[in-house]
Amino acid sequence: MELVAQDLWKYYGERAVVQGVNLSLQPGQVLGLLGPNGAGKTTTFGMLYGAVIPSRGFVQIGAYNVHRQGRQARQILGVVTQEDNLDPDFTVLENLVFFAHHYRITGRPAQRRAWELLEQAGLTEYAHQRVEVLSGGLKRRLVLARALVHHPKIVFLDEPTTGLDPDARQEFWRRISLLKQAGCSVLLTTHYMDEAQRLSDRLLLLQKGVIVDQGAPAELIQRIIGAEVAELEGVEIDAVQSLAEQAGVWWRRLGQGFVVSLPAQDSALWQALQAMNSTRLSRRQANLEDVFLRLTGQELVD
Ligand SMILES: Nc1ncnc2c1ncn2[C@@H]1O[C@H](COP(=O)(O)OP(=O)(O)OP(=O)(O)O)[C@@H](O)[C@H]1O
Repeated sequence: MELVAQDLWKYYGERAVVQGVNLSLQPGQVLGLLGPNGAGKTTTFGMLYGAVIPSRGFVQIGAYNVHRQGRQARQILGVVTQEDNLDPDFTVLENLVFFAHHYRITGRPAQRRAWELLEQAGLTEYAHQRVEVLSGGLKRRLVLARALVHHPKIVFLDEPTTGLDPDARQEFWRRISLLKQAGCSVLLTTHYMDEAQRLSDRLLLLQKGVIVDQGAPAELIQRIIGAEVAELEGVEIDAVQSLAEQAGVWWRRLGQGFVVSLPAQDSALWQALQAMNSTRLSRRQANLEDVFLRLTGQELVD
């Protein structure tokens, strides 16, 4: 099922926090929405699944307009928001069973589906425990399981791994890959570039409510930065600027020092940087953080 959004705008008062977003999500694709805090990811997301009414524009999922035919559209969508919003009065199993009722799945089919999801999520042993005994990572797994109760074709994940430890994040990533293998499309917001790079087939880079660029992660990095960058500290800005300008490459301030793009074939630039007497010099693969810095002048993780 294809999702298409056309010319989405959202105003809060006079302020346009989302400005003319167009996007499409193809079946089986993972689309990442990447941007710093306040870029408008959650608002865009809300408009896509019907929780936020756009000031202008529309969202179509298959044959349904998300805002005019919300009930039909929601049958196709599973949503994991930033808050856990599990019901603390119920057990792990009950949280799934009662959620299934929203989709008119009741009785034995609801029980069967709940046990199936618990098994897939590795939560069977917690079935009869209250949700508050679960760790943050297990709660996130349960929230994802709950969003899948009605076999949605499109799954929305809003910053799904914020606050999780590295192991729990890896585990969550594995589950997203499994969803994709099972033919689901996934829309993901994140401000973690490793997450975006690893999971997304295509990325939309959002800044101040505007999509500033889009593409496959590797394609964006190669097109906008190149293969590698150098990082250096303890040198004068004028010296870096003149060297980069002579070489015709991109450079920026980064933290205490500078980042300079290193074209694949240009060993002369690297040698010149080595000769600069910096207090620290290293080279590494270019990444999405560099892309964001180049496009927006803004660091992604704040
Ligand atoms: N209900 C609201 N009323 C007024 N302003 C809002 C509302 N919701 C969001 N905003 C503002 O819209 C802007 C975009 O917020 P949004 O939550 O969509 O960004 P985000 O990219 O998801 O950020 P984060 O990564 O921090 O979640 C922010 O400046 C926010 O303060």
